[in-house]
Amino acid sequence: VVPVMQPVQKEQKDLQSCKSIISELEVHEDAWPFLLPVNTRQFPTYKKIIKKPMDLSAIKKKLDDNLYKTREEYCEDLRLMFNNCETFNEDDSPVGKAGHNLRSFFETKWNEHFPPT
Ligand SMILES: Cn1cc(C(=O)NCCCNC(=O)c2ccc(F)cc2)ccc1=O
Repeated sequence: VVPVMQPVQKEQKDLQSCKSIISELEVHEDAWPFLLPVNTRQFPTYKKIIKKPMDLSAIKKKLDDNLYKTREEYCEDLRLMFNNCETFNEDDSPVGKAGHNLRSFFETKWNEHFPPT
């Protein structure tokens, strides 16, 4: 009989997976545009165009501060980060290409840890 996981264990397993995934993203060669918040002095129009900035350091901090109630909230922030990138950057720009590559890597990892039923 397949044991039913208690909700507490399920949350803990999800948290471990989310931590593991972001650790792999942070060392990916295409992570460089996403490691820190976009520098709004270097890119003065960014705050006007992107209403909700998001980056890997912010997601990592939210994870460590236990601010994600579910793995879906965590996934939403990662997809927000990649969507912001597509909004602000040309697809064939260095940052745009890195964003597409890292998004593809993320979605593959997500499906490995949480196979769609
Ligand atoms: C997501 N996004 C990023 C940029 C962007 O230009 N981002 C920083 C590039 C320069 N920063 C680095 O190269 C770097 C940063 C940290 C690090 F640990 C190693 C290298 C521009 C538009 C945009 O939408």
